[in-house]
Amino acid sequence: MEKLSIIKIGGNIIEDEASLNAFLKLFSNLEGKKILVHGGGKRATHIASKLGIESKMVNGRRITDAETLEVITMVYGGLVNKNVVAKLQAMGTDAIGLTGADINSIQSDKRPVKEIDFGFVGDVKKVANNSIDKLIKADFTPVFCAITHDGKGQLLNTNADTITSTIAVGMSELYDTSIYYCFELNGVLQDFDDKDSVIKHIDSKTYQQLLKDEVISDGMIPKLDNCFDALHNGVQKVHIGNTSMLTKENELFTTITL
Ligand SMILES: Nc1ncnc2c1ncn2[C@@H]1O[C@H](COP(=O)(O)OP(=O)(O)OP(=O)(O)O)[C@@H](O)[C@H]1O
Repeated sequence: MEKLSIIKIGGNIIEDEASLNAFLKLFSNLEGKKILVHGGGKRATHIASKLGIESKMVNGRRITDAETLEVITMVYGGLVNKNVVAKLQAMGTDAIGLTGADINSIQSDKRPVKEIDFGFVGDVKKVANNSIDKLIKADFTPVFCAITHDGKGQLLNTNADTITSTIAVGMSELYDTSIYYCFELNGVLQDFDDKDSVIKHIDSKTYQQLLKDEVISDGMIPKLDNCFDALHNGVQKVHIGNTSMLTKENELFTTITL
């Protein structure tokens, strides 16, 4: 099977122009088939506040009312996505920017209201792997933002890590698929105050121990949950680390296996 890399960049990389440019250069030069997924939460919060819209977060997740969805759509699908695509085009990568509505690539269900009403937030239901593959086979590089749709005309805000893992699961039917979650740190850290204390390998058993010992918290818990979901459903390998892990020049990153 041919290899496919699905690479996700976190908000701090997007926020910093120099980091974004450096990353996109690495991404552009990366050999083989690839897909990029980006978030943009910090930028959305910033633009929302300029518009006088307060950002409400619960458990690190954004409450997406109708007004917030408008901001998300403008910022993720417009500003961030199109800037990334334009930069990649300038670097010679034939990128195409997508939401999950484009080519019906990712359909979601609006999250049911339980204790919390998250509003227009989607949980991924279906990834159109064959449609995405048509783009890849035509030598386009898909760049997904964190928006999906319900198939009935409603856009939905969807976690970028989850989009990454579900695209990877869908594409793993067609390719030997690896995920790279890139963020500003070198990997999952044993000691958060020591940025070099990277845990090089995590499996299901060590993950339970890390949870128990409270070594990991916040966004790292759903991120690792996504990693294991992907691995349980056909993805070959998942890596978490700084963008330099893409060239393997920096040995310091975390690899997750079952
Ligand atoms: N042991 C740990 N090692 C590394 N990061 C940890 C650890 N425990 C908690 N974290 C937190 O997890 C965060 C990573 O998850 P988060 O979802 O915020 O990242 P991201 O991919 O940059 O996000 P986004 O897509 O929202 O921009 C880190 O920024 C860090 O604050």
